[in-house]
Amino acid sequence: MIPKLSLKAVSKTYPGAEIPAVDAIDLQVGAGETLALLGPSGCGKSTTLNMIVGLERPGAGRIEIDGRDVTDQPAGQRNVGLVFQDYAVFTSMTVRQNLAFGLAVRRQPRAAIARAVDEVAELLGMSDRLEARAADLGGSEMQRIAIGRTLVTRPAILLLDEPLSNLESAARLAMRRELRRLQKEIGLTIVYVTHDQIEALSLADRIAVMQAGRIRQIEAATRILSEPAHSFVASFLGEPPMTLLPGTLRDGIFEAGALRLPLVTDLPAGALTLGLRPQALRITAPEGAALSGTLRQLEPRGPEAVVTLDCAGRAIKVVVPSGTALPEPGQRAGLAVPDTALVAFDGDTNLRLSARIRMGEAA
Ligand SMILES: Nc1ncnc2c1ncn2[C@@H]1O[C@H](COP(=O)(O)OP(=O)(O)OP(=O)(O)O)[C@@H](O)[C@H]1O
Repeated sequence: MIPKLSLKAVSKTYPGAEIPAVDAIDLQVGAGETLALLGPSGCGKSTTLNMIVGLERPGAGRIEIDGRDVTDQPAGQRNVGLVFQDYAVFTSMTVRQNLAFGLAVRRQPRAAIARAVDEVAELLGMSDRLEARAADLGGSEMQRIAIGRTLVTRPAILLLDEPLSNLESAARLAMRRELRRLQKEIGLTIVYVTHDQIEALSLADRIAVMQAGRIRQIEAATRILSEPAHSFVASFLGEPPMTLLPGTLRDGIFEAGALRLPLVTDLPAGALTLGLRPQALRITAPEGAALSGTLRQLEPRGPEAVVTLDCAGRAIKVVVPSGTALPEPGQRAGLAVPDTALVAFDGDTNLRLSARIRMGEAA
């Protein structure tokens, strides 16, 4: 099947920049799918969106919509809608005038415009607000109009660039639900840019994690937390994320600075980054534990707490149910490390290694 949107080895280097903002990315989005581009500030998310909509031209590579090469097509001909976080709503106009704007500038017949506006207003639950002045609306209504203004043009693909980041948290939750409903009702194909993992996990079918202009992993939202393919993904996702220990494996001992861990594994000796999942570790008595340290910090988070242990100079985080009996800060604690808590990444490529790995006995 032809994907709705396809990026093939797309790169972009801004004039004067030494490194590409987007570096040979491959991406496919299916019809009706929501894909989140997730990554830290400056990783190339907005540049990618701007190339899809046609505001930036790729330096190399190819962009296809419904199997057609649009790489050199002007933005106006691509039928791609883009909504930014600053909702660009005309405050001097009414809701109706705002929604009609995109079709009016395209000189559509008035009756067709009125029909499209009514349809979208109904879809957004704003039919009774059409005559209100946009200036009198709250943030989430403004953002709904911004999305509505794009929807009236019936875009083949809707691009959303951090659309909820200007809203306060209750409005953000409501808009998230609203977007989910719109996806289902009109089967929109959406590319959603965010640096917020919760937003990506709750809205997207698949998540593409970007770092330094590269896509490190594309994975189903339901799997990416448990199956990171790259150490960056492991360090960026999860609350708290995995503890990553870059080090060396030699003769069954993993060394990260002063920290030494016995490992049973068929991995070859060499550079290795060991990941420890905070949710899978357990606090135990220090005596006889293969891994132990000093309790440094306890952060309550509702039903859970995050405990930080200093293990030979490395901070290791553990999630415990709140109310768990713990040593006092400054005292020693041991860690039980089940096999499920351990993930190995190649120390050079940062890619996940599939070899079996478990903790050995304390020396
Ligand atoms: N118009 C531009 N001219 C020159 N450099 C740019 C331009 N736009 C972005 N960049 C640079 O390209 C890189 C990627 O930026 P981009 O805005 O795509 O990242 P982002 O992931 O969307 O980040 P943010 O969330 O902060 O917007 C950054 O190093 C940025 O400084």
